[in-house]
Amino acid sequence: MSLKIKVCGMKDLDNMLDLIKLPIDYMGLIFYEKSKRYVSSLDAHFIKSIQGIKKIGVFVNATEQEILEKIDTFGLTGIQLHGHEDPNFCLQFKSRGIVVIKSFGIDESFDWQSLVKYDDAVDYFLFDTKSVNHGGTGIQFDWSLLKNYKLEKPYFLSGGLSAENVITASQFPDHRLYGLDLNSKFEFKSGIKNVELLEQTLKNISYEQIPG
Ligand SMILES: O=C(O)c1ccccc1N[C@@H]1O[C@H](COP(=O)(O)O)[C@@H](O)[C@H]1O
Repeated sequence: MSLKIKVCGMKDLDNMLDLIKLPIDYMGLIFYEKSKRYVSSLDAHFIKSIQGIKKIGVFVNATEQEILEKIDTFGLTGIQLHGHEDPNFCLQFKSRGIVVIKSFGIDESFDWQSLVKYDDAVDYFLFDTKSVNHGGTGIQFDWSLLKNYKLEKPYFLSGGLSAENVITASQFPDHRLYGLDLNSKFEFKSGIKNVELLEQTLKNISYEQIPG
C-alpha cells in the first residue's frame, strides 16, 4: 500500500482548486477559530462541491453538534480531533461511517498506554508535536519516540513535515505508517499552500520510493 498524503490547513478557494490537481488523498480544513488557518463558513457551498479528494475537518474540543453541522455543510468525509476528545466521543462518529483521525501531541512524557482505549474508537491515529496551540507548530518531534507505539492501528505522521525531512519521513521503517500530513512548511502564508513546492515534493517522494 502506498503512503497517503494529506495536505492540511487550506482556506483559499483558488488554492484548493490548484491543490486537487495533484495526487493527494486528503485535504484538511481547520474549524478551530483560534487557528490562523480557520475556514470561513462563507465558503461552504463551494467546498462541498469539490470532489475527488477526501475532505477532513480539523476540530479542537468542538461539540458533537458543531462537528455534525460542519460535516453536513462542507461535505466532509472525516474528522481530525486535536483536543481532549475521549474514546466515546470519537466512536459516535466512527459508528456513523465518518472517518475519525485522533491526534496526539508527542513529547518524551507522552503516555503511549493511553492509546489503548482509543483503538476501537478511531480509524487512524495522528502523531503530532506536543503544543499548547494543539497543532500547526511547524516543529518536528523526535520520531525515535515512535518505538514506544505498540498497537497495530495505522497512523499519520505530522508536525513540521517539510520539503527537507519528508523523504526521510516517507522511508520511516514502520508498517503502521499510513500517511504524511503536510501543513505549515508548505505555505506562502497561513492557509495558502505553495502548490509548486508540494508538486515537486510529491515527485521526490515517489522517485525515492521506486524499488531498486
Ligand atoms: O494548523 C493549524 O493551525 C492547527 C491548529 C490547531 C490544530 C491543528 C492544526 N493543524 C494540524 O497540525 C498538524 C501539524 O502541522 P505542522 O506541519 O506542524 O504545521 C497537522 O496535522 C495539521 O493538520
